[in-house]
Amino acid sequence: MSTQKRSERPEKITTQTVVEMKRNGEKISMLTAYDYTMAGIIDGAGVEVILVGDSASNVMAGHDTTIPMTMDHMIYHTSCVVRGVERALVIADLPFMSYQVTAKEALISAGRMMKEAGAHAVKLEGGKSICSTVQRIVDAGIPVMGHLGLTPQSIYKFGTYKVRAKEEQEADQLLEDAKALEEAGVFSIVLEKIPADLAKKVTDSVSVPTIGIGAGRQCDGQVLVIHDMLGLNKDFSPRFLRRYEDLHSKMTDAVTHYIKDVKSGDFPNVDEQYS
Ligand SMILES: Nc1nc(=O)c2c([nH]1)NC[C@@H]1CN(c3ccc(C(=O)N[C@@H](CCC(=O)O)C(=O)O)cc3)CN21
Ligand SMILES: CC(C)C(=O)C(=O)O
Ligand SMILES: [Mg+2]
Repeated sequence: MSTQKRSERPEKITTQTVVEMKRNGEKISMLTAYDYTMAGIIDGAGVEVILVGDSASNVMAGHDTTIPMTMDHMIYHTSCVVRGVERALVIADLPFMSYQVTAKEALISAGRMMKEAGAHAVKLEGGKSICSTVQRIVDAGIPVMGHLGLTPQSIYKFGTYKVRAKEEQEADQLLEDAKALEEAGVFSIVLEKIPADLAKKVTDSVSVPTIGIGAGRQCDGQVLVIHDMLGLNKDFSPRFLRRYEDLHSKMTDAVTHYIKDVKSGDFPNVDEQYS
């Protein structure tokens, strides 16, 4: 039985809301969603920010990486989520190769996410090299969230999902990237799988909120993939993941029970049929 209450803020969450939350020292909760039903549950529980992650490539489509995700699939998932949400800020990941080639293509992709899917903001991966693109999108009136550290769309460049920016030079670069993103106009930055001390330094150095995943407790907010935190994924167990449920076992038990009842003739009973 869920006893979780909506947080005190009844009104719609905006990008300004999350920036204010950082200023007030109020932590920001963010989770992913990819469909209408899940988005409705997460929004109803009171999460401030819902990310339609390109991790849909993994958890929805069964790919090993986020590379195959397309604009059309992201627009489909985002439109489903938007229909399920009343209050949360809905951010959509721009998928691999929808924003890297030219700023013009990036702006077209971001615009489609707003117009065709109803997203409230977009997220893209990268530091200084993507800042002129970020500026173009923000200038067009579309809020942008940055993403630094472990950037899964660059997995073939790095080769591993190991913790990033452990070396001083890479850490300094990441801090510069965060400042450059703020300068370019992002309203928030995801920090993925970097040392907690570096995440704190970045968080103290920018005025926009940092949202961590595997980046320690000093970030302004936290994000997890919903399937991971509900325990739907048996084969994904990084150190940063806290499982709040074991839905894989619970769902397996429910389905097993159903099979048993069908086979034994227990389901349906007389109350579950029509005369
Ligand atoms: N289900 C899911 N959850 C996520 O958090 C997620 C996705 N998919 N897909 C896109 C990216 C990829 N992410 C990842 C991927 C791997 C690790 C990771 O820690 N992997 C290994 C360690 C690998 C290594 O050390 O080389 C692990 O411990 O599971 C972390 C985040 C985060 N995102
Ligand atoms: C892990 C989060 C930050 C993400 O980018 C995704 O779900 O795609
Ligand atoms: Mg992503």
